[in-house]
Amino acid sequence: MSSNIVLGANQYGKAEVRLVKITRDTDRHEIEDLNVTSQLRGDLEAIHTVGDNAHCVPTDTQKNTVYAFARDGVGAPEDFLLRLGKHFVDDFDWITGGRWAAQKYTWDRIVVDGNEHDHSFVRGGTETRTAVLTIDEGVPTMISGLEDLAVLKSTASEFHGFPVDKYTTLAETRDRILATSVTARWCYNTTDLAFDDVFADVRRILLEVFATKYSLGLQHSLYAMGEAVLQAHPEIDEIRFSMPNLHHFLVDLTPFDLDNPGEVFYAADRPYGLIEAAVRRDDAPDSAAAWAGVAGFC
Ligand SMILES: O=c1[nH]c(=O)c2[nH]c(=O)[nH]c2[nH]1
Repeated sequence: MSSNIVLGANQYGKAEVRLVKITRDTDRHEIEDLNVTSQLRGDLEAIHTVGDNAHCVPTDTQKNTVYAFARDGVGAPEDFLLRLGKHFVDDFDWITGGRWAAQKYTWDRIVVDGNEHDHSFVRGGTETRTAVLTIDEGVPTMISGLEDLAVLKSTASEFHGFPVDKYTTLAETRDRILATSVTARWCYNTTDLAFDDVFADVRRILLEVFATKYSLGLQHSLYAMGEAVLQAHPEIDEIRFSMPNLHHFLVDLTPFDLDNPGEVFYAADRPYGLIEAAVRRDDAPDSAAAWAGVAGFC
């Protein structure tokens, strides 16, 4: 028995191009801080099989294109990725698609004497905004999201009713801290959107529902957050979450003759529960190919 050996799925490009764009038309500067990845797909066979680089737009060129495009402004990361993707697919006949991804870091203005400073900024925590554009046979699919949005509520969270076997030691609780670091990604059914506005509203909904939904488990909170996003945004077909349950254990203060009515906790860093789920419209078209380019979800 003999088999042919062939090239399988492939893509290539420059990963993690760190881009900082300062807009300085006035004394009040703006900062945009991104990490951009560009990967091309198409007729790339000869590059691999015989070392013919006629179709090999260098990864260095892809990096340069990111910086050159930024000279005209970045804007919503999704719009920047759409510009990049369109450029590579339109300008090189053999490029039929690809994957373009961005993380955007948050900077806030430093406040001096009650006033926001014009050109000094402070990193706004760990949260990053994300976008992944996949173009497949000319069809763009955008998956936006956020990573590491750390949230905590100090009550209005219970966990009970779970099965008990001989290994169960967890006590039921009617009042606990619920803390997580939300990573969420959502898939749009169009790319004709005011991406900044939608992002801000999805983020608002995630925070509001986490805060106000009386939680019977992190899974319960997650689903409510996803459901609310889909109810408010018909342009979103599916939202996926990866949420660690960041456990806070009540410290036993009885050795010190002290009570502890839910006030002093040990914040464990590991292990942590890891809750992952997708919330989707049951009639949405299959977007598995676009999700395949987004790591880290079930
Ligand atoms: O919200 C929770 N979900 C779980 O699945 C779980 N499991 C656990 O031990 N604690 C919790 N909390």
